[in-house]
Amino acid sequence: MNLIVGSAVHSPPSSSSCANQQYRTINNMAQVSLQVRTSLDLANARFKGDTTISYELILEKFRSIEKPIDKYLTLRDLLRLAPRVYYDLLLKHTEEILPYIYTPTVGEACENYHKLPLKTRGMYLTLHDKGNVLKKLQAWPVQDVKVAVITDGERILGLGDLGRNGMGISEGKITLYTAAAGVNPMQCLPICVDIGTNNPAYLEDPDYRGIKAPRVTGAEFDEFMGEVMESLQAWQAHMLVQFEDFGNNNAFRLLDSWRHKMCAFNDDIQGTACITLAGLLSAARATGKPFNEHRVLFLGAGEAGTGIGELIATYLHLRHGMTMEEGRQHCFFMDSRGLVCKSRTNLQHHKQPFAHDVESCPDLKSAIAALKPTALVGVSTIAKAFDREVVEAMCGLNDRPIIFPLSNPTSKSECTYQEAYEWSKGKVLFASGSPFDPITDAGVVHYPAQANNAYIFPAVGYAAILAKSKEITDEMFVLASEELSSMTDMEELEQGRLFPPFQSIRAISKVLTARVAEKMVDAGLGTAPEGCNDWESYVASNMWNADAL
Ligand SMILES: NC(=O)C1=CN([C@@H]2O[C@H](COP(=O)(O)OP(=O)(O)OC[C@H]3O[C@@H](n4cnc5c(N)ncnc54)[C@H](OP(=O)(O)O)[C@@H]3O)[C@@H](O)[C@H]2O)C=CC1
Ligand SMILES: CC(=O)C(=O)O
Ligand SMILES: [Mg+2]
Repeated sequence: MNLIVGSAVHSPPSSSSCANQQYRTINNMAQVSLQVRTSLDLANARFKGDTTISYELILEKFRSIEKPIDKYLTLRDLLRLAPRVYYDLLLKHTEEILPYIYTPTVGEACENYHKLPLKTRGMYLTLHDKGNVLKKLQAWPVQDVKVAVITDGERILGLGDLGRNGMGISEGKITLYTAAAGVNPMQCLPICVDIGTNNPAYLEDPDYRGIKAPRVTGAEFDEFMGEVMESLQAWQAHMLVQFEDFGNNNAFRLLDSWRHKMCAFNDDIQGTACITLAGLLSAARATGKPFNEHRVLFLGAGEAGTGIGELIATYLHLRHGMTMEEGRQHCFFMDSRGLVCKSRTNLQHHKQPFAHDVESCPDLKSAIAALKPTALVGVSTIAKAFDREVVEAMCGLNDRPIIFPLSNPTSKSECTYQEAYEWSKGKVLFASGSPFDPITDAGVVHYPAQANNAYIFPAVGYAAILAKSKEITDEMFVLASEELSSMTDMEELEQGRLFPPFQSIRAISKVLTARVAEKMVDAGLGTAPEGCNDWESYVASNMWNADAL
């Protein structure tokens, strides 16, 4: 195959190229700072009405910065020093900028957060705040907060326990509420809860600024998180809380404790499920096989995996009349110990509903041979786990195999787009968690889909904010999946586009927000705001943009 990989416009970073980089020298820092300053001068002149300074020049400066992490830092400087330029860039060039504020670069930023010259506008809540969390919230300079993204840093992307450095992920996600859905940035609060870390390198690193003690667990964790959640509830009349990148020993329990008491959801469990169901619905259309005849094999049975499995079952229950148990029979899971099946003992709670009555399989290849899946979903954090043999085995079973390596960042992806495309001879229906470049094959461009919860949480979250919804039910996520999937036609599916391009995320979010908010009101969970006669126009006129600054 004679493939051309890459886009002519810009190259999203690959994590391998930024892995193990030495961090910026003083020289390098000065250079980046200079670049920012130049951008600022240009930007300020522009906003003071100097029409000789072009917007393109600012963008050109940004594009000339080589290392992804330096682009990340430059954007952070812009956000702090010239927010209007930052949001202008972000809103006009969302798809290009996204990899530098989000995955994969945010992963590198989090790993090294304590060594980077960063000032956060987020809030740290630490064990030392015990008993005083509400007071701390009430003393915060911004008092009208509509959404908080909160992490304890235990499972940042597929990178493990990054402790207090997890603030970077809350910041990245919160930015997307504004960029993707139009939530006023002043009403968005990133929070990092510091309850210790089990990361041995950080515990010994003199520069690490978090609590240098093992994480608190069990009742102590629940007590502190209970205080945090009750305080947030007491602080604002209505507030959306997004749980992000908690470890799976706490994430499911935390979600179950709070999802019906306030408007709280877990992005890794529910947001990921929503985007993946949307991708699977689109891919199923491309195969021509009805969705209820598909069988999904997951590598990884954690938050993302079993969250997706539950939403698939919910979809099959709501739309195909199956029981939840019958729906779950369409999903099979491999974890680090092999196939999740009935004969396994001591299974974690979230895996138990998927412990089907099948023979155990020690590895992925034997599971593919035994279960004959139509779709393979990677949520394992194991880079390269989908090798040539795995892809070829999927091709042996399916004309159009569905292969979604969803692990983030790029360095953890179960395979690349190029690998899946080549090994499947172009037959694959592909979506990854982090972005890959398009491929040109015989003059035809094929696009990898990015199945990332970033398509979903800003819109579903904004719907909950606008409708002041009491909670976000699974039905809302099913609806959002269907709506998003319906936005691509067969011609786009043939090009590999399982979703519309992220560049049009504001238009996508407008529709998703409107549909979900309307449904929340119909379901009696929320109320239509005053003056809202038509949800789409209401959402459109309530999307914040940089002109507001
Ligand atoms: N694209 C997207 O939008 C999203 C992507 N993700 C990505 O998905 C990945 C997983 O996240 P999450 O589910 O929350 O993490 P969890 O820690 O909850 O789950 C990870 C799972 O992978 C399994 N696993 C680990 N090693 C292996 C192995 N060698 N073979 C098979 N399975 C293995 C673990 O097994 P065991 O249970 O035995 O420990 C566990 O079941 C991350 O990289 C994350 O970035 C997550 C959310 C959204
Ligand atoms: C995308 C995301 O939420 C994750 O990888 O954890
Ligand atoms: Mg996450």
